[in-house]
Amino acid sequence: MDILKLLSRGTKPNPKKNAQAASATQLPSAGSAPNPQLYHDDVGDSRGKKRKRRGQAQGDDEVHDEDDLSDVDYFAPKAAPGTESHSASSAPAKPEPPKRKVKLLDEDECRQVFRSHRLKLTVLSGRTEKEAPKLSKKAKKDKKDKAAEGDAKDKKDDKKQQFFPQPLNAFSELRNIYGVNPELVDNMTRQGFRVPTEVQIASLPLLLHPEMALKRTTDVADVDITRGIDFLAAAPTGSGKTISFLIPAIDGILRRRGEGFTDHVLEALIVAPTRELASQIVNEGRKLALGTGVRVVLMKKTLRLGAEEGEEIKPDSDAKADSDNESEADDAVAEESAEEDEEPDAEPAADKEAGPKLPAKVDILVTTPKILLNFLAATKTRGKKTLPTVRSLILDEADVLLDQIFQRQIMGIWRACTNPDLSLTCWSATIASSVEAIIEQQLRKRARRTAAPSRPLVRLVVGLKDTAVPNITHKLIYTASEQGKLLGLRQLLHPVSSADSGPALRPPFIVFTQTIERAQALHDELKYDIPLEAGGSARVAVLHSNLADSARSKIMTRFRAGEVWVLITTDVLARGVDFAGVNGVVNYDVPTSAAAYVHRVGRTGRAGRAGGVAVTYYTKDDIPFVKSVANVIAMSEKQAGQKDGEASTVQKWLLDALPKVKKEDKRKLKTRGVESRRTGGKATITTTSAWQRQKDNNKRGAIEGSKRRKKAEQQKASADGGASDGEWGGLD
Ligand SMILES: Nc1ncnc2c1ncn2[C@@H]1O[C@H](COP(=O)(O)OP(=O)(O)OP(=O)(O)O)[C@@H](O)[C@H]1O
Repeated sequence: MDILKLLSRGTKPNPKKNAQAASATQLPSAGSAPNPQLYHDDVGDSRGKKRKRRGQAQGDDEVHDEDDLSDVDYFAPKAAPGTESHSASSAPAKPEPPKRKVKLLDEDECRQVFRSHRLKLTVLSGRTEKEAPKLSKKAKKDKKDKAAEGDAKDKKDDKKQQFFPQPLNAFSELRNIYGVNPELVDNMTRQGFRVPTEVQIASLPLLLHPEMALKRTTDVADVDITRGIDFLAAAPTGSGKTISFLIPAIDGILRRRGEGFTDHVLEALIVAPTRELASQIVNEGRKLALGTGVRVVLMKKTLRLGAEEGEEIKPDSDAKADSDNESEADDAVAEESAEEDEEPDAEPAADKEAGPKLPAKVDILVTTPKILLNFLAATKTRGKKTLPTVRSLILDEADVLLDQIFQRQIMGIWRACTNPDLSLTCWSATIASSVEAIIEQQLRKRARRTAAPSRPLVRLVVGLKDTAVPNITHKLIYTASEQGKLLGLRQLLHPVSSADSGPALRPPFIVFTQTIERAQALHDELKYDIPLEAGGSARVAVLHSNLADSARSKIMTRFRAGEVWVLITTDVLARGVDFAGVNGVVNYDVPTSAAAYVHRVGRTGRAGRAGGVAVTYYTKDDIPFVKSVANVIAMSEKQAGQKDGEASTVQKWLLDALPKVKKEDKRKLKTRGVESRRTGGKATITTTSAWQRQKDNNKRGAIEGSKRRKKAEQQKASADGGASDGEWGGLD
């Protein structure tokens, strides 16, 4: 069977065309897509080589089984539901030996699969220096000329050369080639996952079994993978990154159990920026680990981990330890106040008199940064705790975790993971080169500190290099005033005719605002827009970080259950959160960066679902910043297969005319948003027209002025009177 045919089963050759066709009939809320893959280009035989027929491959040390590859349902449940062993027993499940040997693809076939799915893997660091090949006189001269031209880019590209390991062609290969625990594979297929997504195709073989994945690859002969790899992946929103890091984490634990380690030991640490995302990862992890005995736990204030206590602090060194840890502890306190929930995963709380609590049974811990740092923080008598058993540190939404707000906390956590075999994997839809540089630098520092041999750092980019959300429809709408946005949003909800304002928004959808105040104000404005008979104000909800934890999770549950139709929120829900059936996203306020746009609109069109719509409003205050959003939209449409001349959301003349934003302004925007929307008239959301508000303001001003004048007259009069009778008139 042709490998390209196999991988394209159910895929659409022209995603844009299909997305449009599908959007007419299908919405994300209609259910899962038959194929979650985003790209499948016909690469043909790009290198002019004929692909070898299967079975003709060189030195087959595996027997190829043609049916096996086409049998993607191979792991569908065989026993009737209820008869399977689903108990969460803690008995170690030994990975079964591979049942059938499967042939590995040769390098050329691997290359074709990678290219057709727009997958790019490069070694960022960890190549040993190649011996310089002997050059002829002419070659030497050419090289000199090139260097003189200052062609530094070429040199860099040579160093960061692409490579093409085994792709994951079907989930059945997880067991057959990489020896993944069968229970784990069954748990995955039980969720209806049939075809691996791009990020899964490229990352799972490498992370599960690098030697096997690279067996036929010659491009990385100078890379030592015997100690595994560090990895960073930039893959589109909703493309299944979560299971790409959960499967290797769970499988690694089960492998070591198979080697005789039977206790629950904290081996994997997953850090996510928000509580909503952390608890979603826990849910996903528990579904995958069902029946394997691996415990996936959410970090809570009351949870006691099997951490190593820091060194004892002698009284004279107290002052230093305090000052070292002061700032981190301060940071941690704020989060603690909101983390008052009961702890279902901890061991039963030990009676204080009965002695200290036993550490909870945890194999995989999922946490937000602050709460874990707080646990690790030094006390008056002991230094910081460490987590020496953690062998895998996973940063989900790594770019935001390694950006200003969280960076110091993440470094603290990273340092606490003292195991010399620690592997790092970083995941996001957007990883800037500055973030890559931070990761490289920290890995180098760590290697120096621990004197452990460093591991290669591998980068995966899905979609080649440009950040895009290709499988949804983007709309960029200009309104002359702030009120125009509200009117526009209402029109999207209740279009007069299907043609009057672009796409109608079928609930459920999410509306993003710049600040908490604006989210609340918009909620006040919109909550009566749904008729009482259809559920009324209960259909519209607002979620932001000023709400209590319990309120936040209640709203999440109601939105997931379909009870809430319009969820108004801030960027707190922009990243990672997976609402499979969200039909659309409205950027009521322009996102503060291209990355913020990608993450926000990526809440719709997940796992290849077609028909998602993203509407972004902008006013003249946003114009300086709209270019980066417009660029993402243009790139998304290009990646979706739009041809030159086809109508585009972003007019080229507009894109060309929009000003370039200065770096300084970009930075400000990223941290503060559009300044005028933070305070003053534009911070409020109202339907009152600008003319009416100006009139009201004038009236208010006149009243204030007259009050001031009256007060001044009174003060003058009492001062005159006081002077005449010589008595103190008291405080005014
Ligand atoms: N192979 C697959 N087939 C079908 N659905 C899948 C597959 N893998 C993952 N999914 C589903 O796709 C959805 C999105 O996955 P996930 O949340 O991991 O995306 P993500 O890449 O982490 O997105 P984000 O960048 O927004 O965090 C989830 O509902 C998940 O269950």
